[in-house]
Amino acid sequence: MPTILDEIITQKHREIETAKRTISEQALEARIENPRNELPELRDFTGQLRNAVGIGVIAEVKKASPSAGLIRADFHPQQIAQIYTQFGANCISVLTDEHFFQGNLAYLQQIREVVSTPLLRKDFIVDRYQLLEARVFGADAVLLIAECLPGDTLAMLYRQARQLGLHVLVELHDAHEVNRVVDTGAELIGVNNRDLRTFETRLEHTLTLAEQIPADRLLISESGIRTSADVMRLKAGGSRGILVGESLMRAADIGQALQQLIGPIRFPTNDAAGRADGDSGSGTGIS
Ligand SMILES: O=C(O)c1ccccc1NCC(=O)[C@H](O)[C@H](O)COP(=O)(O)O
Repeated sequence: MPTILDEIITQKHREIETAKRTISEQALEARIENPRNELPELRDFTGQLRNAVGIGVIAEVKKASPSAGLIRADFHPQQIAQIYTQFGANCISVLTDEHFFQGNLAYLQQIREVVSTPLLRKDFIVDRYQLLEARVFGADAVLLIAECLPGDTLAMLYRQARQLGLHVLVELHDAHEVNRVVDTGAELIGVNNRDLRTFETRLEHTLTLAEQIPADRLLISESGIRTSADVMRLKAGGSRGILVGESLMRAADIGQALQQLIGPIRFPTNDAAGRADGDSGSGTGIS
């Protein structure tokens, strides 16, 4: 029986074929290569995480998901991105999948207009065409998921993304994928705590795999992160960054939720309440 991941990948291939008929791969390449087209400059997604205080935070703009259904009805991507930036996110992950996550490629452009925080295109990338789209629509980085990219495809798409200047977060869940992911040379390695086939989420998963990730890479723990105790545990277990979506998107006050999540790690000796990058008080955004 096909898993949700199989369904997503089948749907992706369909969408890519349709998209290619609307704008060809050559047309996207021409936009990237033509110096007069003034594509937005690429921002240092990896550097933001490498140099983060305490732990790097990738905060996700996520309206819905296959595991949770609709997460946030009151969904304003630009406003959410501004709050994430104001309350200390180092990077922002933007779900661009429409069919399963109610995302949109256009959110990248819209968010770029209002924040300078580096952006990740969060999607199920299976074809170079999607990398070209990511670059044209203003992403600084892309996600590559080992379980979606068998054999040499992972390394090939990694190289193609880097040739376009995009930063790459290479993600795995299954322990047997560690070597293939490390061999890509990726500095950013994500361990997804969610089994994308069953939706079960266990933070212990990152802690178990952490020792297999070389020390010169940045381990990013993804999914199911809800409390500052979770973040402290992951940091103590070797994570240099976290990717968080649902727990922030479900919060009545997104800014306050982000502050509570990372405050104790960023400001361990002070009262975390009311402290965030460039901010000294309340007024925590959407509620
Ligand atoms: O979130 C899902 O239900 C899901 C289902 C199938 C494939 C991928 C899925 N999520 C992608 C992610 O891994 C998360 O969006 C990301 O790591 C943030 O996780 P969370 O904080 O639990 O929203």
